[in-house]
Amino acid sequence: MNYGFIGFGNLAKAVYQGLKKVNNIQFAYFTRSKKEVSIPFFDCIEELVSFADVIWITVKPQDIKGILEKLQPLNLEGKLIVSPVAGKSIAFIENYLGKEVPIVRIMPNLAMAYQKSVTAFATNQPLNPATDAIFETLTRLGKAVKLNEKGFDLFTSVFGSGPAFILAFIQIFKDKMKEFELPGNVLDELLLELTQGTTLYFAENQSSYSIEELIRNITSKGGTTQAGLDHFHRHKIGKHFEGVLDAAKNRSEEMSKN
Ligand SMILES: NC(=O)C1=CN([C@@H]2O[C@H](COP(=O)(O)OP(=O)(O)OC[C@H]3O[C@@H](n4cnc5c(N)ncnc54)[C@H](OP(=O)(O)O)[C@@H]3O)[C@@H](O)[C@H]2O)C=CC1
Ligand SMILES: O=C(O)[C@@H]1CCC=N1
Repeated sequence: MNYGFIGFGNLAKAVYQGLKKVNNIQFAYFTRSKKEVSIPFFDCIEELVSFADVIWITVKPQDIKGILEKLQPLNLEGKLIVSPVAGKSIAFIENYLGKEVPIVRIMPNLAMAYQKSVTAFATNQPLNPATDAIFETLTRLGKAVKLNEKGFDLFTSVFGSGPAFILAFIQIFKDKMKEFELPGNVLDELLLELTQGTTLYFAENQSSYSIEELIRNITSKGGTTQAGLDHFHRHKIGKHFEGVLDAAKNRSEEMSKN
């Protein structure tokens, strides 16, 4: 199976890193400038298309239209398109390429590189074994869920952009720790242990306890955690944070209109 990337930035690199050890997949890419990676580079889209069984459109949303216009006159028989492009529907892609091309729309995150993405999947050909094979491949890269396209905007905000929002929270902890005057990399290591420890605590207990109960286990009556959580609730920080997720979701909706 040949996977050809159109665009080889953050997302394509994560897919490649997550799948490079799989025996029966060969990779190549097409971009405007050659990248530091040891897979074949094509400087012409026709050659990439002729190489690929699966064409990954891994460019930014503002660049997808130009790519689809280039793909439109090419012979796409026997090819399958995968698009992780935020805010661009299957119908948008079909509009350029025609309905008979199998299209898989996904919304992953960069943890694909470590087989830890949470990825949404939708397709125009659910009965085609080739689209099923892509779903199977996505399950190698973390958790994959079949989702109606209507859900993609919210999913993008929580699981696509989510890692950036969680990191932004960790950055607040890091900034707060500055007064210890520890080197940045030491701080990062400590925060990594904190987040890994928290994730493990969640993972080990989530089948038996709710998140509220897990928080309660850390909270002593009249203690430090309670003081922090009281501030959290009094100032509606959860509600404000929800605004971050809503802003990302709204932006995804807006992008679908262009
Ligand atoms: N980054 C993320 O966490 C996630 C991204 N996505 C989606 O994945 C897509 C890619 O994002 P990301 O990888 O971060 O973006 P990047 O900017 O890192 O990569 C985009 C790539 O597209 C190439 N490119 C741009 N225009 C063209 C063109 N006309 N012809 C050929 N190649 C082109 C660029 O290379 P060059 O300039 O050399 O051509 C570059 O390699 C986006 O649509 C995004 O919505 C989805 C989920 C998560
Ligand atoms: O920021 C973006 O639009 C993309 C989609 C999800 C993560 N990155």
